[in-house]
Amino acid sequence: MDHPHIHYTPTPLLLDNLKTYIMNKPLSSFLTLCFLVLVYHTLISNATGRSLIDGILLPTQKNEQPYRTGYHFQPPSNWMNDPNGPMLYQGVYHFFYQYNPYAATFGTIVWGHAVSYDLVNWIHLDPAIYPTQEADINSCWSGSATILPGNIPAMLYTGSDSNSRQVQDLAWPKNLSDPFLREWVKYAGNPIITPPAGVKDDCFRDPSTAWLGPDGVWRIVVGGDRDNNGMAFLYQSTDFVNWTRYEQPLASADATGSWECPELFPVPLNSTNGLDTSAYSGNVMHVMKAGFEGHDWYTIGTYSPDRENFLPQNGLKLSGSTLDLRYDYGQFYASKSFYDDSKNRRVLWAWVPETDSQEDDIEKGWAGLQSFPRAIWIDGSGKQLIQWPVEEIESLRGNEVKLQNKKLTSGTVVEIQGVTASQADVTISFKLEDLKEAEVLDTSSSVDPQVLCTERGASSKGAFGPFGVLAMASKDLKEQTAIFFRVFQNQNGRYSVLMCSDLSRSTVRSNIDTTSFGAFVDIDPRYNEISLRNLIDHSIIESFGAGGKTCTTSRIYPKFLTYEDAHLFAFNNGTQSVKISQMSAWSMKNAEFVIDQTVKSAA
Ligand SMILES: OC[C@H]1O[C@@](CO)(OC[C@@]2(OC[C@@]3(O[C@H]4O[C@H](CO)[C@@H](O)[C@H](O)[C@H]4O)O[C@H](CO)[C@@H](O)[C@@H]3O)O[C@H](CO)[C@@H](O)[C@@H]2O)[C@@H](O)[C@@H]1O
Repeated sequence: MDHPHIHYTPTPLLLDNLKTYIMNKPLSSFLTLCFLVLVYHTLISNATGRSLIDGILLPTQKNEQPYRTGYHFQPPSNWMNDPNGPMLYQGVYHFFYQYNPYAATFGTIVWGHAVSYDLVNWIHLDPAIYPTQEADINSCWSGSATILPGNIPAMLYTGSDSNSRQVQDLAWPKNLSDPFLREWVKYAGNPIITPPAGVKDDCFRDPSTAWLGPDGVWRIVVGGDRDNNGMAFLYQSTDFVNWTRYEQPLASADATGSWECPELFPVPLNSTNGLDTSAYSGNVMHVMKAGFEGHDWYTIGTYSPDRENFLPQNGLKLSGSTLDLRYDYGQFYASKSFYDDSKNRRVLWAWVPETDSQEDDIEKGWAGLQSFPRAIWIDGSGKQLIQWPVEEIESLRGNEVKLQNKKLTSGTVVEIQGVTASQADVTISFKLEDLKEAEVLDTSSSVDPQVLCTERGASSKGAFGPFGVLAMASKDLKEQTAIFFRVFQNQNGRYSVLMCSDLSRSTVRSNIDTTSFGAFVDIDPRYNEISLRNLIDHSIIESFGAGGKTCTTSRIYPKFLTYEDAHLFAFNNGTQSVKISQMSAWSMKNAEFVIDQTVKSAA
């Protein structure tokens, strides 16, 4: 198969700033422009070996591409879905992803590949794994990396074979002394695992990172289902090539449909650190995660390699109906994590799909984003995970705008000026007092937070709340995405905090999915301030409530096209006053996305 053609597209923000500058100051801008062009040309040429002229001529700039991101990972063009095989090898982060190099729609999938030294700035390489064998001739679907003894990365992935059967395949790097691991070799005996009896050929995929038990046996889970009951099939191997299925799946749940991208990994208690997937000791819990019904679900429990079982804590069953733990309550799917031993942390990635139409995607020439990498650890309570953007993101922060002890009385909307509202990192904390006026919510029967957020959006006045931020808002507020909180008390006087992403007014365009998201945040508003962080990046907002206890990721497509027209506000639409105890907002610089000089397809 030929390598796909990759176009170089320069970062949109810089070019647009240049344009505006020239228009406003035509005379004095000439010399500045020459200087900037020279600097930019030198930088880009050095980084990519390609000329800026190529970039200027490409018809992909801002007004035509208002939804491309500044610092969220995306390939230069075409379709991207799941993250695959993230890992650190010889000081280089590797990121692979499901990629259709020929169209902005799902199709024959290859493994796109990019590398980074900091998880922020990326070098695009040629696709690493693409259909060549009968065992993957229809597509190379999702899979995971395992670093074998001797520091040898091995990649397990799903091949869609010549009969569209889902089988598991093995590949490894051709040249271990190349830190970029540009070339990959497949095991000639692929497939190494085929669907078990009773499992449909198209319901068996996505091998996990392997873990090594104390008995020296490797284990993986593979997603699938039997009779629509989702499960994580467990396989064992002593040589990484020959795999035997263990009789019992490691986890399962009724009527969920096929499980996708299952993962099992350890988390140390009372620590923000991560652990290698094979780590196993007394002070460790395990996370079992699977994708189904369009969401990534997880539960925390105890894994025993001796008994070869996983027991969810509190006896909860892993199922969409009985367990409401989700990584993210918005657009966030097919996630994959890896252990970063350079910083002793576990890092999580996920596919953030488009919510516009397929026609829009074809017109844009691309579809799919990745969440910004998140560090992930277990909360002090042991009941849930915490997620937080990796600290390296702070290298992109520009000027900081601060606000302290600002009272927001009922109906206040205050603009946060001085930041690039379309590309920002905003943290804000709210302090509430005298909560006895909080709205009463009957919790005697179960309450669906997403329904609550839909029924009581940002314009629905409560007592304490809605209060929060209006992001990617037009000046006249006709377009706005509200990320907000609302505090309730129940019939027994217990308080609960609801976090919502209200997308109902995120765009005046039609054919966009503007479903709102929401979830409860496990904090007591009597004793805790309520914090919110938003990573805003053109068409994506990643929201982290209460330091990463509750997360919602939204895709937004406002119609206003000039991103200098984007505005950011804090608001309080409750009858009760709230206080912003602290707010910091930063304009975010563009991350660097360059194409490696060796990429054959761009030559
Ligand atoms: O790339 C294959 C790998 O991706 C996974 C997990 O994302 O399987 C995705 C799957 O379908 C992709 C497809 O959309 C459908 O599934 C999505 C997520 O599961 C849903 O969000 C979407 O609503 C579904 O339509 O994406 C295309 C457009 O959205 C659509 O044409 C696809 O069906 O790929 C498999 C083959 O299509 C299908 O069985 C999966 O659901 C992972 O499991 C794969 O390894």
